[in-house]
Amino acid sequence: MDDMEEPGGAPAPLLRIDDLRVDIASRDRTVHALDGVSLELAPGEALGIVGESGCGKTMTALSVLGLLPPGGAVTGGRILFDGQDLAAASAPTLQDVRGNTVGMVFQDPLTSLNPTMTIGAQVAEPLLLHRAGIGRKEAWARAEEMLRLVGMPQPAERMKSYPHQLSGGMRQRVAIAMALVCGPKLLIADEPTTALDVTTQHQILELIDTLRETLGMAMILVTHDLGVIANRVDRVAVMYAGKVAEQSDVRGLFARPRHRYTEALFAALPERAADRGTELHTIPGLPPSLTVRPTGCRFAPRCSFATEECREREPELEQDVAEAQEPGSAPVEKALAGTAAEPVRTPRPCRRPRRATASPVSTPCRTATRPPNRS
Ligand SMILES: Nc1ncnc2c1ncn2[C@@H]1O[C@H](COP(=O)(O)OP(=O)(O)OP(=O)(O)O)[C@@H](O)[C@H]1O
Repeated sequence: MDDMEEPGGAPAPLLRIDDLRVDIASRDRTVHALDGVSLELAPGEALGIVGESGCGKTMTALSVLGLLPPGGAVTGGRILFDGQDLAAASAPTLQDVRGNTVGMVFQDPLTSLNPTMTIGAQVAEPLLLHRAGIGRKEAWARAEEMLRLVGMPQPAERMKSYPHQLSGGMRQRVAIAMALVCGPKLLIADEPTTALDVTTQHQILELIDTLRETLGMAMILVTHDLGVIANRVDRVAVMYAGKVAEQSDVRGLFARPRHRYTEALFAALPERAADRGTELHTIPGLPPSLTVRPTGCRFAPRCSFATEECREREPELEQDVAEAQEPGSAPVEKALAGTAAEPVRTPRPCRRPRRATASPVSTPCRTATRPPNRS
């Protein structure tokens, strides 16, 4: 069987990250920024990566792009994208992928745009770099067309502007145009709206949604805000302390989070507090330092439902999220409005696989359902 083929001959996903480990070493310490991250993305699919600051969302995105910070290195695992392992790829291969088959949009467009180049030259640049034989005139025309597609008013005039002459929202539109001008198979958007005001945030997210559908590309949307991914992605990976705590389709996640960390993130959503007229819940404490690898569930020290079992080993979560998707139900809207995914008050940790002898009162996270022991 071909290495890139799934068992049974099914086509491989567009992106498959297997047990990815990334360390960032400085003079006096090593941060285990990613400690066994596994994710999958089908062609055209949208995956949200959520979690608090410092949990490894950006490092996951940067690993795919081969753009780790100084001292950063992949120490294990694979990043299979479109048939090649980017974790082991050469610098020229990665350069050929970036901006070509993988587009990226970052938080602050000012850092991704060159202040000394016109907008037109910057949007045309990826074409000149990645499309052999394309002339300047054609690249310029396609750049202008791309600016029109991202909703830039008067694109022909704007081609001659410099980044400082545009508003933050317009600069982000330019960054999106640059990311998409080569027609990538995957767009990685890392907190693309964090630096923008609320109205512009909404417009940019809508724009990304529309373009994703029009162009049929896959997307990884990195955000710390569960509210941002609701209704925008197909699946969600919740990251905590360099690991994926829980992965689910978006409806299942909102209707029935399995990990206590996910529940805590929901409880901390401002929309929920506002709807219920209650105070905003916050998660006590801070994520752990990633210089040591703790045993057990990494969230256990901050989880009021944690048991001894949680402290000893990672919870194995139940897989039956599909049951949450009854026809006609609107779990995403309900969760945001605070009528689903309520924090459970009984001392139940995560949703784990149910064992024949398990007591419903003493389960921490929602762990996977195991077949009853018939012996
Ligand atoms: N340049 C760096 N040097 C050393 N450690 C870093 C560097 N950048 C990130 N880290 C560490 O890597 C870990 C993962 O960081 P990462 O930026 O991926 O988190 P994040 O979830 O994207 O957070 P944020 O939402 O704040 O961007 C953190 O412990 C962080 O301190």
